[in-house]
Amino acid sequence: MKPLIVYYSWSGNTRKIARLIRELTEGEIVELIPEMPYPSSYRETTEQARKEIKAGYKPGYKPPLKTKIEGVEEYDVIFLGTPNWWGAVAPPVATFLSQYALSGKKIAPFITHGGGGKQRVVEDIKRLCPDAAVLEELVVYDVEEVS
Ligand SMILES: Cc1cc2nc3c(=O)[nH]c(=O)nc-3n(C[C@H](O)[C@H](O)[C@H](O)COP(=O)(O)O)c2cc1C
Repeated sequence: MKPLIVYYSWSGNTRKIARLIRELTEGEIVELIPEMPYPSSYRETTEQARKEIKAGYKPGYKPPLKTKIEGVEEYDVIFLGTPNWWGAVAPPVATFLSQYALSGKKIAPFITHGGGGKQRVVEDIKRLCPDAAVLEELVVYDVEEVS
């Protein structure tokens, strides 16, 4: 059974890793697109993300997704990609995790970051899908390792 590859990417690094995983696994790849895209300005995006993350991804702070994924229940393994935002999982990925039934699935996280490493990202993922088995993560530093 081929895996599902689900990711959010604001500036393209996580998308590159997602595409490499697709080449290696021949899985289905889906990019999470929020209904309201984040601003193109880095400063405004960091400000919006800070508020959402600080609020603990509560309703109203968890961006609704334009992306709808059919047949998630058919996959056993989901590669899940997120940038590190403020040490945490990116809010669109938090929306995905709380919107789909992921109980019993294997989640393989891949995380890109700007120097901070994975920080709290894996803990966030585990908290948001407590009934899934979260596998060992892949952590990629954007500047040196994404090319
Ligand atoms: C809103 C925002 C917050 C970020 N916070 C962090 C952080 O706390 N630690 C870190 O190492 N990198 C941080 N970064 C850098 C990104 O994690 C890094 O550039 C990542 O590779 C971007 O992935 P993307 O190109 O798929 O969006 C942040 C970037 C943005 C836009």
